[in-house]
Amino acid sequence: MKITQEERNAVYKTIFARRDVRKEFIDKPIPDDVLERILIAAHHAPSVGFMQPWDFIVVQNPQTKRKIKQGFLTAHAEATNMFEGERKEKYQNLKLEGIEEAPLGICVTCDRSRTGSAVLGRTAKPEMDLFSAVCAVQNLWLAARAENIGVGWVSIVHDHVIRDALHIPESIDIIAYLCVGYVEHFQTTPDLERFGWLPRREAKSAIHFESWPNPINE
Ligand SMILES: Cc1cc2c(cc1C)N(C[C@H](O)[C@H](O)[C@H](O)COP(=O)(O)O)c1[nH]c(=O)[nH]c(=O)c1N2
Repeated sequence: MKITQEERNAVYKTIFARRDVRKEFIDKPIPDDVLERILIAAHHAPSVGFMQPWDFIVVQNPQTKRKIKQGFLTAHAEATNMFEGERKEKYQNLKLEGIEEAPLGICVTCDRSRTGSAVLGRTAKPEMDLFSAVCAVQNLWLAARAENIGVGWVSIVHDHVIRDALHIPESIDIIAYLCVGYVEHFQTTPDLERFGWLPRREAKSAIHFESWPNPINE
């Protein structure tokens, strides 16, 4: 099967138009069939040894979201003290989650023992199963964008909060908590760039040939 020029354009358009969404969520339900398409796209991510270590927990209950929001507030307050001066003030003013505004939360987990202890491809690099679950997050993020649905990743929450709220056993790793919903509009520039936290690096400064960039050879 060949990808046509039009389809290729749509893929690149989706990649470049994807944003981390925190405050633009609107109160419009996601139809079941749309949610299913996004989750099935996530489930078709690559995975080490084809172990498919992920699960997706869909969260709608406002009380559950409230617990996770409380966890965010705690972790956010701790984080504030890790920055200093102007940076600290800037950090405090950033909106870094949409846990209660988003109609859905989706928690992505990783069962590291899903297919036994020896996993093809994980033998020399044990973290490969965690990375596989992150690939599922990215598929979800892009599929959602193609459906004009926003996703925001919230990692400023301690695992134990999410574990308690969603009854996740200790044997399962928590990869991501995602806020998911339709949006007013998608920003064209990442919020962290718009609000002066960090700029986007030039793509060419991240791309190298043959070796790690050695300043002597540059
Ligand atoms: C692993 C991981 C974890 C987080 C994020 C991303 C990833 C990959 N991002 C989103 C992040 O800030 C965002 O992707 C970048 O700022 C780039 O913006 P766009 O995603 O291109 O809009 C994120 N954003 C936020 O507001 N709160 C958060 O806790 C996190 N955590």
